[in-house]
Amino acid sequence: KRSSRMFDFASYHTIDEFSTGGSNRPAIWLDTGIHAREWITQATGVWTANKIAKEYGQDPSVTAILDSMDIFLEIVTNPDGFAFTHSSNRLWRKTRSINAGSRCVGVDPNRNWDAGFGGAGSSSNPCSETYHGPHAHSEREVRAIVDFIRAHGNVKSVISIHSYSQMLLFPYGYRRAPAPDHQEMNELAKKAVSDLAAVFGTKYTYGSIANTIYMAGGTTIDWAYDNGVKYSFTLELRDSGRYGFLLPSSQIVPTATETWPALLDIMVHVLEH
Ligand SMILES: O=C(NO)N[C@H](Cc1ccccc1)C(=O)O
Ligand SMILES: [Zn+2]
Repeated sequence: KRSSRMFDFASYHTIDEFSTGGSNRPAIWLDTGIHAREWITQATGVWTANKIAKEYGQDPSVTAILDSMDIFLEIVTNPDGFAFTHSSNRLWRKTRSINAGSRCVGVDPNRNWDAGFGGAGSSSNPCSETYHGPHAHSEREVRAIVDFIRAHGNVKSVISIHSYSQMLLFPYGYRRAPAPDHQEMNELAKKAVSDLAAVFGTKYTYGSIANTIYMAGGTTIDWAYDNGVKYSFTLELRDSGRYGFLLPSSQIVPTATETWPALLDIMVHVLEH
């Protein structure tokens, strides 16, 4: 089995040589950085991409996962917003789209999805940090993922990574009633946060969005869940408020390292179910 260690970077290769094979395999979607200011998430995404590449052919779970499924990882999911946090406003959250009739810029990409769109926990005010946008999937950053997941047709899990609060969340945000798969997701979340805490003792809470944090209409994982993606989760990474979005870079590797076992628990569960 090939791993990144054995790959001949000095030769030209075909697509088949790069992929572990197959087409339209069951897939896991991971996104980081959909909220621009949550820099720990893009950094964790880069670390996780490297980890997956390194562990293929070494770690039995990673090897089993990639031998039968594909992992799609979008790291800079809100590029215009991310660039803006570097150039102008470190705390920018939204997209950078122009809102007709308003001086205020941007739509909240975690309120723009067609699931409870425009409902409680989202705002119709373009100047709000949780502005849902003029219509569902108005944002190209969101539309691109919607189109990909619909066209792929075999995505089994969506994990949308945010910061901060140290939580593992699952649907629903647009309604308080438990999701049909609440029990299974709750137990998986419990195991995942326990394995995360085992690394450095970082404590996460877990549960449905509405019951754990607040009501929120139009979120990524509610749309995924309502469109057939059973294993849909949001991770809220470090910290719990001391540094918030301005988490020191010294915590990047520790955060990514402790998050890995939780991600692996979810991916293994998807593989086994
Ligand atoms: O902004 C963040 N975290 O960065 N998350 C909060 C809470 C949340 C997370 C997941 C789904 C819905 C709501 C938000 O208002 O979007
Ligand atoms: Zn966020």
